[in-house]
Amino acid sequence: MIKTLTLNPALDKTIIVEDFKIDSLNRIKKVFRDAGGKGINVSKMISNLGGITTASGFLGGDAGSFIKNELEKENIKHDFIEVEGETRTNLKMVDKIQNTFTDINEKGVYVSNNKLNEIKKELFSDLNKGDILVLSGSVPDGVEANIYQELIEIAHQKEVKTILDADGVLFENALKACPSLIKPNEHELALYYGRDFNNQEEMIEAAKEFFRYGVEKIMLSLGKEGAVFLTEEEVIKIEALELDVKSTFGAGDAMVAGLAIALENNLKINEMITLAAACSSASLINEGTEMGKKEDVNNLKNKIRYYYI
Ligand SMILES: Nc1ncnc2c1ncn2[C@@H]1O[C@H](COP(=O)(O)OP(=O)(O)O)[C@@H](O)[C@H]1O
Ligand SMILES: O=P(O)(O)OC[C@H]1O[C@](O)(COP(=O)(O)O)[C@@H](O)[C@@H]1O
Repeated sequence: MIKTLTLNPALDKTIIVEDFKIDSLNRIKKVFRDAGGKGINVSKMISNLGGITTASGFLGGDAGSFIKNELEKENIKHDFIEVEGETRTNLKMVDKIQNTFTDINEKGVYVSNNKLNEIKKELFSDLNKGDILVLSGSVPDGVEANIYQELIEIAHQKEVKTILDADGVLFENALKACPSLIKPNEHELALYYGRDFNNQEEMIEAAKEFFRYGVEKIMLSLGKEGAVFLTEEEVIKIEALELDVKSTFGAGDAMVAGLAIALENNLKINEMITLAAACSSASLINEGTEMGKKEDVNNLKNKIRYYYI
């Protein structure tokens, strides 16, 4: 079973505009509303592929109810803990003329210490040896920056594998506990090292440093430049597909879902990277934060190209 933890879910409101101008009146052409937040998207993608998943985290208010309903519509098991206040709404803007994809994310609703303790207790209640726990996304106020580190340490004791997709101090701390797999993107790598990178080679060298923490697998996702998958033995470049991209929101989460399924089923590395890249690609051709459809994932798997570096 793959369990996802989204401590800071979001109702993703995607607006479609044409040639957005600041300091000016802009008209919205279309609006999409999706249940979002990194772990929730991972669960949505897994469910699209027929996998078994439970989504967990904190939800509150009308946005929280919206997310719950969406998950129920898709028959996704969930065990969210109710919090006071309103789950955030994250604004996603697609500009069809400028071909830009902009994220404007709210901070999220405060979580009390009691609620945090509740989730720490409940999270592992249905996780067994060989299961996968996906820890991803930002955390709201009230949650300590070592939360993922703490949960990964517990996961180790229970022989549950962990996937981490987070940035900043959350990422830095969690690394120390040694997650099984991480999926940094260029921004997360730059935040960690406190510098920008000039090229892919530099990023690969920087990513290799994470092996010293005992991490087994790294998927370095590079947006329209594709991705690089690393183990201590091999470095594989996965090319991006030329697609009619409708929305980039959630592409990273879809990729994490593919990695989680592969990890759970002990797929070979070539199958793992093909599935992960097909999941992200299939999500790009959907509007808003809709995850890839099974049929698209299966078709796109045949198109994924990779080579060893
Ligand atoms: N514009 C794009 N064109 C083609 N593939 C893309 C594009 N954006 C993302 N991808 C694919 O989706 C994967 C994940 O996207 P990325 O933007 O790196 O993740 P994140 O959303 O976590 O930053 C990439 O590694 C790539 O395979
Ligand atoms: O928790 P964060 O870092 O604010 O990110 C949350 C946002 O990221 C998303 O999960 C999309 O993430 P990716 O584009 O990285 O896959 C949205 O659904 C959500 O609004």
